[in-house]
Amino acid sequence: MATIAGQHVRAPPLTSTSEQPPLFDGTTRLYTSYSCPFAQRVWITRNYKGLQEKIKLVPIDLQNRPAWYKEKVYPENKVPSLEHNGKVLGESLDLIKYVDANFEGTPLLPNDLARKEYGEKLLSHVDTFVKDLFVSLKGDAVQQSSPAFEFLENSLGKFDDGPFLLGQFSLVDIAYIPFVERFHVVFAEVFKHDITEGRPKLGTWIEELNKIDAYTQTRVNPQEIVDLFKTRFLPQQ
Ligand SMILES: N[C@@H](CCC(=O)N[C@@H](CS)C(=O)NCC(=O)O)C(=O)O
Repeated sequence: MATIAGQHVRAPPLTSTSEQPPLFDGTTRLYTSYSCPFAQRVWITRNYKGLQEKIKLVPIDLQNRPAWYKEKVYPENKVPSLEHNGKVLGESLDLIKYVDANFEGTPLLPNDLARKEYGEKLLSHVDTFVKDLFVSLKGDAVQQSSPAFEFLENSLGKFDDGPFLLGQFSLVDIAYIPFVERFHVVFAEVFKHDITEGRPKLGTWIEELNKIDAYTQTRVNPQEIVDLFKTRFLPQQ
């Protein structure tokens, strides 16, 4: 995609009136939404592995979805989905592993057993982590979200040869960051609370992730995050 002053121009999302791109013509396609944290995981993975030319982004407007998406592409009617080798696959955690295992580029899971096992443990916890954060919004959010962020702070202390969850950058960071990005913004803006306060490792983790283009190119406009949370998850605010 063309670049203007270092900013990647995002293709406009396909809507209910857009034509369906050809299916199974040999092109690998990532059906996505720019604001979806699940889809963002696969987008970061694709970027980090340098697969911009190999995996084409197909952004979908989820508010005005093309009917062909559910009918012809992905009956689950969710994003992300990946069209590859005559199949359409879904589920972001499966997809990031799939892209890592089936495409070229820097491997995003470590080789050594201790890190691998710890990585699996963190990946199997991420759904609970995300759920706990959303549930916290229904009560005293700062207090109720604290155990989840403490969990992350403690996890970041496990390997000290790098600032990431398994030391070096991996799929595990990719699984967590889209959600931490959103809650970091919302807590600062809505609750005037910095989730990194008293959590130095979490602060450094976010800072280091923000040095990785593959991630920063996928970030959502903070105002958009706040607006979305206010209408969808914080109607009382
Ligand atoms: N478990 C799925 C969740 C995907 C998901 O919920 N995507 C949302 C957008 S963020 C979606 O497509 N929602 C549309 C719908 O549910 O109709 C994954 O990890 O990929």
